[in-house]
Amino acid sequence: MKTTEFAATISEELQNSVGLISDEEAERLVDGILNAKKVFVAGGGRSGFMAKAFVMRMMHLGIDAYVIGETVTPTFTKDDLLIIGSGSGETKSLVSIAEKATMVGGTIVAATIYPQSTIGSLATFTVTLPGSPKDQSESDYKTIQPMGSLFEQTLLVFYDALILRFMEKQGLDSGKMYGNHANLE
Ligand SMILES: O=C([C@H](O)CO)[C@H](O)[C@H](O)COP(=O)(O)O
Repeated sequence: MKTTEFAATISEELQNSVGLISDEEAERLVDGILNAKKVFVAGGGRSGFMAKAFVMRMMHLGIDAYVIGETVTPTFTKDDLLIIGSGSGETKSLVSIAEKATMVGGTIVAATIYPQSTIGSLATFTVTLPGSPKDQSESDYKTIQPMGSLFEQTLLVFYDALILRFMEKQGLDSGKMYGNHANLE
């Protein structure tokens, strides 16, 4: 198959998975972001790259948002929201973070393929994102892509869609957001 045909198939897979996300779950998360004092996003490996992209856009929106694990990330409190993106819902470091956040008492949201996973069970609520986990032997979900690639793409598109919904609700546009873009780069 040509590279462009692979790209077209990836795009079809992504369209199918995005079409299965619940609007109610997504809207609950948008409201959670609106009501939180600070927003923290966590993810391992490639899911963590998507977290960074999402937090950057939230910063452009003027939201007090942080990536878990960075040197400038402050204290998580009961008034804050933690979003954990994890396909498997079982990544050990993220389970520990979810357990600690549960003890603190803030709101925890798991964006995961498996709401019944350990991280999903610790969360205040979950958003289910269809896909195959990195260990594909544990799933029947069909994808031509290796490991959790489809989940990670779905996660990024979902995060970008949350940004658009937030912009719509707050009457923000790209021009206003660009004023917050880094100028020392
Ligand atoms: O980096 C990853 C890997 O390449 C899978 O495609 C994962 O994003 C990382 O291992 C985190 O896994 P999950 O918590 O299951 O998303």
